[in-house]
Amino acid sequence: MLEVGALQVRYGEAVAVEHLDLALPEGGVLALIGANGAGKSSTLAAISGVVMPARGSVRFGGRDITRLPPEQRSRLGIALVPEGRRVFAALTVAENLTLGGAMHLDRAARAVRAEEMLVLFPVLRQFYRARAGTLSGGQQQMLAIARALMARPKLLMIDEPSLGLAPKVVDDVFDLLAALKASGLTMLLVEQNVALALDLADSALVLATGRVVLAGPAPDVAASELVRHAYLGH
Ligand SMILES: Nc1ncnc2c1ncn2[C@@H]1O[C@H](COP(=O)(O)OP(=O)(O)OP(=O)(O)O)[C@@H](O)[C@H]1O
Repeated sequence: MLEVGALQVRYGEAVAVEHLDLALPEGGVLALIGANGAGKSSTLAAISGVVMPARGSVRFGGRDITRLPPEQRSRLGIALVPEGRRVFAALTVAENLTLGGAMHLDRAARAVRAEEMLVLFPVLRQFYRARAGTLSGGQQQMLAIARALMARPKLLMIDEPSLGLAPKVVDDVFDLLAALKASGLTMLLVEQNVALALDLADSALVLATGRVVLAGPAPDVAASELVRHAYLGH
């Protein structure tokens, strides 16, 4: 479904990602792990189209999308839940969901999809008319994911879903991600909580200063010396 080849992302002279290859089959979950500044968010930005790569290619569903603007990628079925959630705090939960489907669905389809989201995320029904800014961090994370799902994406990319959340809430978010995986959704996950990320994912890439230093099936990556020492504290 997604194929990234020899990706380079630069910010002026600074190289954030160098020669990155990744492949993600339909229904697969890939975890991108690595320290702060390793290039994980820049990789997601190049796939969503927010940043144009300096080199390399991005293919989605067999089509070269390297130069497509973000809104066209979104129409093709790529959704990004950005780091820090970025829900519209002054708008209600209902309005946030409506905006998530605004580009892709007509009014009737949006209502159907919003109802599906409320079944998947019961906590959002409880706060449906509340302003998103009044929700807890975990509830806002759920809303950010639900908003992205409104568009019925084929690929969901999520940047640091556990950031700033209490452990119990992190478990709830990962239970939800596991349910999405079980439903067949293809996901690309950036996550500092490496144990949880590798537990959920089928495969993983470890990035260090913009380069892939390890790639493979998630259990192999979890068992590697590098990950056991640097990320899992063994
Ligand atoms: N807009 C930008 N302008 C200049 N440099 C940037 C920009 N965004 C990121 N960088 C730099 O690119 C490198 C990779 O950053 P990136 O955010 O992709 O890493 P990351 O692995 O996602 O880290 P984090 O977990 O801290 O977000 C870092 O050195 C960062 O300082």
